Amino acid sequence: MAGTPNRFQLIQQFAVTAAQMQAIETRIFDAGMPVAALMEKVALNITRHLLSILHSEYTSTPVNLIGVLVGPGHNGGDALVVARELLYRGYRVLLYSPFSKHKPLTADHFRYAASLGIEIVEAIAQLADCDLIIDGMFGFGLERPIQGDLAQIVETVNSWWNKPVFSIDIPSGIHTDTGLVLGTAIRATKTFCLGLWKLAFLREEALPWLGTSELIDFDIPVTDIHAVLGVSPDLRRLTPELARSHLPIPLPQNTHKYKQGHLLIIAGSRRYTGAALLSGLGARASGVGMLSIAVPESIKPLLSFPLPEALIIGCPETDNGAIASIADHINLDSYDAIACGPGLTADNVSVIQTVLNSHRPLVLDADGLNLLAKLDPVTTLSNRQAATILTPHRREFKRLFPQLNHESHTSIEGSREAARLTGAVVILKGARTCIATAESVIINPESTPALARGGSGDVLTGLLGGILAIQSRRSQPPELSAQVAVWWHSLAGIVAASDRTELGVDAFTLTQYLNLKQLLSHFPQFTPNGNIPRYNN
Ligand SMILES: NC(=O)C1=CN([C@@H]2O[C@H](COP(=O)(O)OP(=O)(O)OC[C@H]3O[C@@H](n4cnc5c(N)ncnc54)[C@H](O)[C@@H]3O)[C@@H](O)[C@H]2O)[C@H](O)CC1
Ligand SMILES: [K+]
Repeated sequence: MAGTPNRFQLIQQFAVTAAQMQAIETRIFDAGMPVAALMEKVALNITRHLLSILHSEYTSTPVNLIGVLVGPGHNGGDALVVARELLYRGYRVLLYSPFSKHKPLTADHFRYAASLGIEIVEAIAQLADCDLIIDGMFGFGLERPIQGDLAQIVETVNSWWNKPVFSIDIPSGIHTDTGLVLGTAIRATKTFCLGLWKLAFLREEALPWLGTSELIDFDIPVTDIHAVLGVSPDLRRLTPELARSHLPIPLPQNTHKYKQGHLLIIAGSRRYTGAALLSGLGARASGVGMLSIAVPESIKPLLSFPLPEALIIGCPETDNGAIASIADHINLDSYDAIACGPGLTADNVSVIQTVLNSHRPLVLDADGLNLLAKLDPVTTLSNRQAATILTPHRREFKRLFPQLNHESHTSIEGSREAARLTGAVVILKGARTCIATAESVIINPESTPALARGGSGDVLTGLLGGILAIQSRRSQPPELSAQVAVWWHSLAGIVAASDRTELGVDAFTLTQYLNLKQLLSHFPQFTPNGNIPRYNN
């Protein structure tokens, strides 16, 4: 069926620690695959990928002289095989290894490279004229901070700011699991991650060192992956196939607007009218059947024109133009989902208490979260009888859960702990957004700094609320709606940034890129013949 993941798409959902990668590779070796054979296979795949990049992306700045950094372990071994293959294809190659001892297999490759006449230099400075550097110093075997002479070498390579550096498996110096810099690290232009994505690639702290990353498959049997990670790992990467599988299309032929979900957005204030409009536009894009928006009475007229299909409800307001109370005639339990918070202003806790007392799936964002933080989030949410989705960015997250560890590289663990404590779905937004439940975390590996602008969160809240309203009619778990919305929203940002640069994606423009048909057209696996597939439903 269109959209069913092939092997390469399937393995994209996994992310491993160094120990898990080691365990998977041990299974492969124990089953009989010689280490040398695997290294050869991996390095030949790297070479093929590298050559295709040189031929496609480095035509205007030709690469003829390639410097290869060789470490003491098998990362170095990979690099030596790549060096040999580049020599065979006519490149001039220089080898540099600051180590006198190497693992046996790496030492063999080093000896063979020398026997082929590949030049071995004695100092990193001798690579200064290279057109490209390949970083094979450390892979997932990095055990301790890089210091002393080794650190000097890394700093020298990083000082060649206009020279491309391609790292094998992971930039040397980056911790495979935490993504943190151990001492110092290579700032890679591109990283070829080997076999399975390492956890570091899901840590936003590592992004400045990873460069653009590509996964180099080397046919790890899925049975070995499942044997180490489990058949349903509790940490996965959000893939297009996963997100597509949760999209509520095609619709049933005999549906009607009431079956397509009714969302109530509670948002806006005289000070922040735009937030209510942006979340309304996000909800519109979701395909939700009915949309109601509760706003302070005085700003009601501002929303009716741009959102003619929405029912705009005026609420009593405070002197400074915030919602004083939910209008009496609003029955919160008559909606399929509620989204509360954008532009609300955090003056009036009673509004959030009324909303929390409802029995409907609820998205809390922005000032909805800041108001929740004034209550006891853990107790309040644990007692709530319906699904709750929180959408904090890091600062709101810290305000909500001061008891958790908030040092960098803890988003994955922190979001899962918050979900466990509250029973809510926690979307911890950032360059790598985490979608956590008490049982698992899905991380969105794709995003764009173009989304780091006021209002883009309001759009997500509306989009998410709409999907939640549609899917709650289908009894779909709320975390799946969260996955769809996060993927849809970030993809729209990525496409908008590619059309308009990263500076050109204001929140209103973002809403114009939420067209699902256009977004899905970027994935041939979903629309092989350009038509939306029709399934029996
Ligand atoms: N497992 C395999 O056969 C394959 C691995 N692949 C590649 O190999 C690396 C992992 O190899 P490994 O030898 O385990 O680790 P490294 O190459 O990263 O080298 C670590 C090596 O260096 C020593 N060391 C660690 N930290 C430091 C430090 N700060 N200063 C000095 N020395 C340090 C440590 O003792 C080790 O000896 C993997 O990333 C792949 O690139 C193949 O791709 C597949 C087969
Ligand atoms: K490396």
